[in-house]
Parts: sequence; structure tokens; C-alpha cells
Amino acid sequence: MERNDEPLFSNLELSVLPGQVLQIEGRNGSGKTTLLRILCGLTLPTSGEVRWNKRNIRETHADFVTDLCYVGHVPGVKGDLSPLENLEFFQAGRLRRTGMSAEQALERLGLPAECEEVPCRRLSAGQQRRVALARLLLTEARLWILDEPFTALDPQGRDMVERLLAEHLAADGLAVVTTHHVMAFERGEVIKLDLSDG
Ligand SMILES: Nc1ncnc2c1ncn2[C@@H]1O[C@H](COP(=O)(O)OP(=O)(O)OP(=O)(O)O)[C@@H](O)[C@H]1O
Repeated sequence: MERNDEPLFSNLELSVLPGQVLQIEGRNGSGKTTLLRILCGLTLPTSGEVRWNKRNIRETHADFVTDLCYVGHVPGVKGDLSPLENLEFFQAGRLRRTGMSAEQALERLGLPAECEEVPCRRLSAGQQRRVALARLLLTEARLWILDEPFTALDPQGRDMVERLLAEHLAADGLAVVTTHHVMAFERGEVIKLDLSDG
């Protein structure tokens, strides 16, 4: 992959299986976010392809999108909408919904109830991250792609994200996560990729 005519990374070939999390590490600017965006189909690689269930995601886009939940580095919550409205907006998109309500998801993510109806721009960075991550509980998506999900969270928040990941992997979900946080799961395997060396 190239950015601004400079090579970022090359010769990457890897697979992620149910119950596995691919942990991507690397120095700032090494291409972690770029790789996640390629895996989501948001950025085109200079060469190569991404396959989901053995098929190029460009050919199976509609199916792939319902199997994917991406939470980016910038949490992507709409500042003028409340946490509940943000999640309702998300639920209106293309997804297979779980039985969980937006209120239940926010409660599980530890967002104080009094924050549920205020515009997100008035929430702290960690609270906004919790709103963004609450989406994971509203979709049956098997593939979670998470860019720095532990950023801005306090220790309890980080433990909670680890528990969510543990449950997802134990249920045969897959995840790709950029983080330098140490992750270990009883019923899930962590595969590491370091982009620092190109
Ligand atoms: N939209 C873009 N257009 C052109 N170049 C970009 C774009 N996005 C990122 N880059 C460049 O690609 C390189 C990799 O950026 P990327 O955000 O993927 O790195 P990263 O490993 O996620 O960094 P960080 O750890 O700082 O978040 C950087 O040099 C960056 O300037």
C-alpha cells in the first residue's frame, strides 16, 4: 500500500478465523488506520484484495457490510444527537439487529443514565467512545474492526471492552483491533501484526 507515493506496507497476507482477534501494532504513521480502512472497504489498496468468506468484499459488499461493525479512531458519533439518537440512527442502517435496546447497550457500556439524552458534543471523550462502542451490542455482525478502542477509556472502561471482545470471540466472532493494549482471552486467540517494519 502507498500513501503520497511512499510505500506504507507490502506483502501482507493473513487470515483471521472465528474466535481470533488480529491485533495490529506499529509506530505512529505506520499505516494501522489505513489497513483497517482497507479491510472495511473504505480505502482501496494499491494492489491486492480483501476477502470475506473467500469472496472479494467488492463483489459481496452488501453481505459484507451486514457482517461488519467498524468503530473508527474518531468515534464517529454525531455531536448534535444524543447517545440514544446516535444509536437509533445506527439501528436504522443496514444491520442484523440483536435483541438489545439502545438503552440496554448504553447501560452495559457504563454510560451514566443522565447522559443518554444530552447532545454528544457535551460528553467527555471517554463517554463518546462508550457511545460508539455500544453499537457492537446492537448488531449481530461477526466481524468487529476497532481502531484504538481503548483510547480515552478509564481502567473500568478498558476492562469492559476486553469483556465485550472476550464474549465476541467465545461466540465465534472475529475482530481486528489496532491497539498497544495487552489483550489475552481464555476462549480466543490473539494474532499480532506489527506494521513498524513495513
Ligand atoms: N487520506 C489520506 N491521504 C493521504 N495520506 C494519508 C491519508 N490518511 C493517512 N495518510 C498517511 O498515511 C500514513 C499512515 O497513516 P495511518 O493513519 O494509517 O497511520 P497509523 O499507523 O494509524 O498512525 P497513528 O498511530 O498515528 O494513528 C501517514 O503518513 C499519513 O500521513
